[in-house]
Amino acid sequence: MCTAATYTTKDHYFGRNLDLEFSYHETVTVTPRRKVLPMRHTDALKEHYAMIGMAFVVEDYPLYYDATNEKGLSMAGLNFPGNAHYNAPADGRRNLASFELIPWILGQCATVEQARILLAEVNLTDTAFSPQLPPSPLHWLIADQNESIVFEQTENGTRIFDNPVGVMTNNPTFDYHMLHLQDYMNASARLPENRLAPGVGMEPYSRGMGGFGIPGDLSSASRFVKVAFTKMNSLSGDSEEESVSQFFKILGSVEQQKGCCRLGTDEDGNLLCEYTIYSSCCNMDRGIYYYTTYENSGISCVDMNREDLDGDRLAVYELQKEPRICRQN
Ligand SMILES: C[C@H](CCC(=O)NCCS(=O)(=O)O)[C@H]1CC[C@H]2[C@@H]3[C@H](O)C[C@@H]4C[C@H](O)CC[C@]4(C)[C@H]3C[C@H](O)[C@]12C
Repeated sequence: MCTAATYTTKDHYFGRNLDLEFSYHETVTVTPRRKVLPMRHTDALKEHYAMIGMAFVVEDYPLYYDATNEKGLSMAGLNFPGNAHYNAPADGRRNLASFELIPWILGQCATVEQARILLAEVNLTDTAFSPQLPPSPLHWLIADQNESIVFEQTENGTRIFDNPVGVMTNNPTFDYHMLHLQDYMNASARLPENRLAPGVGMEPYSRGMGGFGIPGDLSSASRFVKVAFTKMNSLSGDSEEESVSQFFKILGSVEQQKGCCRLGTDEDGNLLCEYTIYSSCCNMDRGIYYYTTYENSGISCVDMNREDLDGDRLAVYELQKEPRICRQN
């Protein structure tokens, strides 16, 4: 499972939890403007917006999981198994392999409005990056500083949804999540009032009872509700430190601890558990990508503007996974 979110204080933030039972060799990767991005079915992007994000770099190609470009436009791919449907290349459409969608959109669009226009012509193909890396079934949260949308391609074709809550999880489709959210619209961050039995002396016996009913399990539909509640009620100072810290708290409300989502065993009998491999928070206005890993909850960051953004080579930063504990005596 995965969860992605946006958050606004003085600046704008975009990030995600990446939940999986194993890790590829992902790295924080900056793609500068002149790094040629070949496309399987359409023209290569030779000059494009620079971008920063988490990617598995294979054969010098950035396979982005999530990224933000120099204008602030941001995207995250989230698992959508059983629903994502990729086609053969089709005449008259913009045929893109699913792994090309993030660099293709972020390379060319400054805003969601511009992305909507390009997305309208897209046909995601079932093209594999390589035999070892077949297409992943995904849907995408796309956001700029002003709005969020979700892009899905199912058997019924492509759909672009307005996303007024600015959060996203996994299955099922986005319209289900928004309908399901309505079940919880009575939940509140305030203390509840007794509307059940007027005149009967009932007082809340615990703080937090206004949110009674908000689910706490790790299913995709439940995480959508939980992270929407947390994000929409979130308050923080607007300094960079307070904003980034609050963003990680929002993602923390739906993080996955090892052992709580068990998937069976591998062929050697080892227990497989899904857990939050990393959490990210990118300042969309300043191109600074902050992250934590499961092992190291201290925040690390890479600033895209410290790289040569006019260059033609990827800048790749290994994740800082060593736990850091501040000893005080
Ligand atoms: C699995 C990741 C999404 C996290 C998630 O939603 N997990 C939930 C799993 S489940 O629903 O509970 O089964 C997705 C997000 C981005 C994906 C990666 C990116 O799309 C980049 C490449 C694309 C290649 O085609 C496959 C490998 C890959 C490196 C992908 C592997 C994997 O599918 C990733 C890492």
